[in-house]
Amino acid sequence: MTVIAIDGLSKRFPKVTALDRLTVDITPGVTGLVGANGAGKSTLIKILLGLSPATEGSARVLGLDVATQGAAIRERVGYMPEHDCLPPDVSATELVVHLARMSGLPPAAARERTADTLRHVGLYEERYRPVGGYSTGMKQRVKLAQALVHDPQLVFLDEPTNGLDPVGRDEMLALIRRIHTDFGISVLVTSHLLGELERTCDQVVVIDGGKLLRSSATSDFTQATGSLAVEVTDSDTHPDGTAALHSALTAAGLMVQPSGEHGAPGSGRVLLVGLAGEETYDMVRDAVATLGLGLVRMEQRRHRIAEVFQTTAVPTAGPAQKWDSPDAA
Ligand SMILES: Nc1ncnc2c1ncn2[C@@H]1O[C@H](COP(=O)(O)OP(=O)(O)OP(=O)(O)O)[C@@H](O)[C@H]1O
Repeated sequence: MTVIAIDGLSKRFPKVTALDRLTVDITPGVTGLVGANGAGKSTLIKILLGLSPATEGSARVLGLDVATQGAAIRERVGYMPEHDCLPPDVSATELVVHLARMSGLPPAAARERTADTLRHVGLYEERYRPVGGYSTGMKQRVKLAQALVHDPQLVFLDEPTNGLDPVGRDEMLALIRRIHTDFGISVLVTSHLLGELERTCDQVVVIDGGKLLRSSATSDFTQATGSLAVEVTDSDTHPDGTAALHSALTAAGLMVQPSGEHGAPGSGRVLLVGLAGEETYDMVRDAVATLGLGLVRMEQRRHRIAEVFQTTAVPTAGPAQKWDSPDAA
């Protein structure tokens, strides 16, 4: 089943090609559209809403043609724009009720839906305060509420985590996930931070310079590798338990390397052990027991999405840090 079908879509401005023959299908669930600044994400959303014509190619949203059925698409789709666009002197309630009315809801239903939606995004207490006094995180939530208030089948969220601190970002990502799990609404969410999408999205579409780099299920990006990540405690006999285990496993003929070069917090204490089969687990367990160490964890390691791009070195992706996020390591 396809929620959005994009076929050979291009958008050319006089000086720049924002989208270049993009072809991709998006399935129900939460989909991340990721790309660096200027990759073409906002342009794609505007075309999918029927607000901006494509130069060539076609796209269908919920089976509707973006070129000829824009109004019908906007009835069924919610849109959270990227930039701050809220009038400062109205309250969240006034604004969201107004937009609900503009979407066609009768007055009582608009008020009821507004209260429900503001509660869902965590703004119920502050709903009568003027938006101008809100924090960035609260403003993002108002924008999210107005995208949801008319009970859409699909929402487009353009950079919803922009300007948020790490805690605010995590809360927003959890809210986005719940839009799908609690209400069954499909979500297309854009971000230039690859790392945050692997926790939130079922599918990830990566674009660069308006071209498709990759589209796949998040689980395909984060495939299991052929190594076991092992972490142990120290003991009185072995004040550096990690080093002792490293020596013991190497002596037992296993391939072992510290994972410190990946830069994850605490990764200096994690050993990556080449997985030769089920017996590797037994050998690690026995070595840990013989040394008298505590086993903190032993798990098959998964690639993080950002690593896939660093190691496959897609030529057009530019510098690796472009895809990094503060929490992508
Ligand atoms: N109306 C316009 N006229 C001319 N060029 C435009 C217009 N809109 C977008 N562009 C250009 O098209 C390219 C893609 O822009 P777009 O806003 O879609 O990128 P983006 O991936 O959403 O980036 P950002 O996260 O910075 O918004 C950029 O080079 C931008 O300058």
